[in-house]
Amino acid sequence: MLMDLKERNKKDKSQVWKNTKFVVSFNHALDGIKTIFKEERNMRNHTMIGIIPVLLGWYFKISALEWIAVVTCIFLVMLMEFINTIFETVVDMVTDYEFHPLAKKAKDIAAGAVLIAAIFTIIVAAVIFMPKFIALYF
Ligand SMILES: Nc1ncnc2c1ncn2[C@@H]1O[C@H](COP(=O)(O)OP(=O)(O)OP(=O)(O)O)[C@@H](O)[C@H]1O
Repeated sequence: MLMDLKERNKKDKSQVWKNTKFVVSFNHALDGIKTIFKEERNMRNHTMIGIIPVLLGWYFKISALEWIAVVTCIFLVMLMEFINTIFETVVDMVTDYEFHPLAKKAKDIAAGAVLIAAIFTIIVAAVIFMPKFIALYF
């Protein structure tokens, strides 16, 4: 399968040539962002869930430092989802959707990275917002 890809890439140089123009690289990067939002349900879910702390931050008028923490966490989860999707795509390409224990290992670890980022985000959100909720209701 890899040989097929190599042969195809040799024929279609326009797709594999190193980008020399910034605008071309930028458009490819935009394509990547569009693709992940279109094809990955988890990415759309993370983005929707990311709106909650932004609304809470706006409601509670959190400080600049707290905003930095909140936004960093949201982007961290999104970046981990990008990395997870990269691994899933490359693993599927290499295995051609056949079962392989190393494919399972790579995909499970990549998914674990997203989970760790999400847990970290929940902890940071709790540290920032729990005292504000407590002050509001008690
Ligand atoms: N080629 C494979 N060989 C062995 N196990 C695999 C293979 N592909 C997937 N798996 C197992 O199935 C699980 C789900 O794989 P999949 O590619 O659907 O990822 P996912 O985490 O469900 O994707 P998404 O992030 O889109 O929800 C993986 O975590 C892994 O345990």
